[in-house]
Amino acid sequence: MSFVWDWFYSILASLGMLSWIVSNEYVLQRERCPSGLYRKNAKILFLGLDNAGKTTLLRMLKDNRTVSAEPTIHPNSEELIVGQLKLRAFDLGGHETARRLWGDYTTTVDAVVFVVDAIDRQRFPEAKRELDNLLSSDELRGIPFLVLGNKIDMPAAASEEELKYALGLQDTYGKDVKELYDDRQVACPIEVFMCSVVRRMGYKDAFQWLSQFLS
Ligand SMILES: Nc1nc2c(ncn2[C@@H]2O[C@H](COP(=O)(O)OP(=O)(O)OP(=O)(O)O)[C@@H](O)[C@H]2O)c(=O)[nH]1
Ligand SMILES: [Mg+2]
Repeated sequence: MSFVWDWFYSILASLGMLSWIVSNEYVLQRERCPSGLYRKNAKILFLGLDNAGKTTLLRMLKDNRTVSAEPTIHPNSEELIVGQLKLRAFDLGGHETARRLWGDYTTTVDAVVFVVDAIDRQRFPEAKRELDNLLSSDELRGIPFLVLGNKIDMPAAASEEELKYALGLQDTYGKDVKELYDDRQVACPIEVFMCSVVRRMGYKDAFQWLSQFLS
């Protein structure tokens, strides 16, 4: 019988239909996969101060390229496939006036990605204030927070320890937030990853960490 299949496939291939069938079957398998592949259409918010790199991250995840982004005034939303996740990401402006819109987007959220410019030490206290506000919001209670310390391609960037300390994500004994969550001293899963979006470094591991809470 196999020669019949070989003959049938060679006809399909010559008509250019084989790749179409294979790719569509692959898509269907991905949608159906019981292991969680593409199962969740999670809603995630990209938040953080202006100039942190949120829109750059969104464009990189969507198109795998950097674009020169203007400061975001109106929220952008994109469907993203990141690793095994299908996400609906909302990139909100971080400028003080744009931050007023954040509250309109915090219902039924599955995760927050909070981006911090790791070079801009002067603004760490402001970033901490905004992060603390979000962490204490009732609507966001219990949902995972991924904190990205961005721009580590720059020599002046803060280290992970410095950033964690500045954001209050380490207790006075140096226990980090993951351990604090395990001890249930903080209310949600939260982890800090250092990255450089423009150099495509660090954020893949970060989304891998996040995926355990979303699939
Ligand atoms: N060196 C460096 N610069 C970066 C990186 N990611 C983003 N930038 C730059 O940081 C600046 C701000 O990036 P945006 O993505 O517009 O920042 P944003 O958080 O969306 O800012 P708002 O829309 O104003 O809230 C841009 O000039 C980016 O090119 C990075 O990994 N390294
Ligand atoms: Mg932006």
